[in-house]
Amino acid sequence: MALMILPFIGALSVSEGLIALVTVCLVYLTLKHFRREIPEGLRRLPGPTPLPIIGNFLELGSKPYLSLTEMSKRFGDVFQIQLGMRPVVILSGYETVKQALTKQGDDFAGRPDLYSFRFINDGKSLAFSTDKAGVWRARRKLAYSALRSFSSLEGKLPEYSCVLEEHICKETEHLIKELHNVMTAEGKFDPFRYIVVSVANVICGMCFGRRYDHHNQELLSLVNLAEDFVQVTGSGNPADFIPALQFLPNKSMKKFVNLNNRFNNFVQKIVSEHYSTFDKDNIRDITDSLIDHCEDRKLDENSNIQMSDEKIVGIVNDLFGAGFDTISTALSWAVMYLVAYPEVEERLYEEIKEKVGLDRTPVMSDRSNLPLLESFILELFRHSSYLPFTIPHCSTKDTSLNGYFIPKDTCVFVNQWQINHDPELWKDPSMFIPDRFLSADGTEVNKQEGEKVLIFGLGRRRCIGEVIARNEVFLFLAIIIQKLHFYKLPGEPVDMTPEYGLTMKHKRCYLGVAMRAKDVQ
Ligand code: HEM
Repeated sequence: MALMILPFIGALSVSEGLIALVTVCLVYLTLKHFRREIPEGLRRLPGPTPLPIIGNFLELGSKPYLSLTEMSKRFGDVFQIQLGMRPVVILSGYETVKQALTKQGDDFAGRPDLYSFRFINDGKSLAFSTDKAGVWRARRKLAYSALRSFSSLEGKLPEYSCVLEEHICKETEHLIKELHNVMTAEGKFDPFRYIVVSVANVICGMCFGRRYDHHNQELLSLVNLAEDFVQVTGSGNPADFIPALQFLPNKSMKKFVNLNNRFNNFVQKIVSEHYSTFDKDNIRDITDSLIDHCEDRKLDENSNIQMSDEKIVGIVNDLFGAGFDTISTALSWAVMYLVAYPEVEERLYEEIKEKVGLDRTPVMSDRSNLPLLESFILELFRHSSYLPFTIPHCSTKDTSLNGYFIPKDTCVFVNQWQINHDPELWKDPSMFIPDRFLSADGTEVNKQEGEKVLIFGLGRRRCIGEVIARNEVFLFLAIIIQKLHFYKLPGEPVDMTPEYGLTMKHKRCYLGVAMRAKDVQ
């Protein structure tokens, strides 16, 4: 972290540096002097002592979810760190997080005004903006109902139960062909490179009614930008907390602004095409349905919430963005775990062979019949915890938690990684054991255990794509495990170390894949 901050300081002249330093120290001391009184009966939040200017940044290190988990052992489930000028409350422990996000959900449902968030979807993001509660709720409701109705819509072909199933089955077919071609040509493949296009096509189908070829350069360059996006949006980005850094040359922020512009332009172009071909009697996809809402102003008959068309149609930007990176990262991790644990891969294949057979492709309704696969997915979410923190929250009023006072507008990080690795909740938390979620006779998933895995957040801000995501991860995996066998290549390291960000990726690598016997003609 020091290395990230020092180059910015080095860019100043000596006198500018001194003035900046004295100003920041004065502001720091003034803030310290006027820090809020604690209401009677409540306690001041514990936490590590901050340094002037940078606060506790150095202690976060390159893996904040680990350092904050360590700190929670010293300070408890609710403690405070100082990031630059800003106090940040860290929540750990399943019961504490549940209390804050569900039982006191309204108190913690806000988003902080972070510098980087202002560039996402032009500052109009549903997930990242500081929309007032009424506007955020109305947009969330609209997004949720559009997503639900377009995923459960009847498919064009009778063999599919819904449009989501149809998109996934078709995309896995394309994916399998692509993997076969690349293996024949190169003898290896990069899992993320291919999975991300397939997953992007599923959400593109629902949002925009179109799909892209695996070699479409426009889509490829866009989805590959996701890595730069998640690095800046990971909790603890220095430019969000040390205002001086916003005015100094900052390569990663420049890249971030640029990628958001490209992403917005990509979506805007498609939205404009939708406006010009819009037909009220033929609502083709989510974009059309949002345009229709604007036309009718039928957002919510009982409310007077006024919103620009941009804010309504802009929802599609959030759905597309959230819908491809999160799921492709899950599937890419899944393939890594299959390769790292070949005996689990074989058991999963045997389960599918026995319960579904090899003569038909798995479908969504097979989900309840494949408990080992369901447990594998839960363990993959738990063990990788690839969304180590939720998106940062913010207190919407003065409140308290576990007896500690938390003032209004305090930024809050929720450490999902800590909960998923808490030895109080999990036996051998660092081991990858899918069977931990199976009933004693192995025929059912233990639902109570499954609910302890935290990856979609909880309460008011809980992910609105959760149902779709769980179905999509299940069906993609069931189909590819039935048809493909993944393996490590000699001399190609399989490095499972996560790279920190909003969603944590594994290092890009090459693997081998072969068709299962029945599909080899
Ligand atoms: C495995 C896949 C996914 C995971 C792990 C995931 C996880 C999350 C998490 C942790 C949050 C933040 C919760 C919080 O701040 O407390 C979130 C929010 C959100 N997710 Fe997902 N998500 C996934 C898939 C999706 C999909 C497929 C969509 C939509 C197509 C989606 C749309 C959203 C939206 C719009 C929000 C913002 C909600 C709000 O701020 O009110 N997500 N998700």
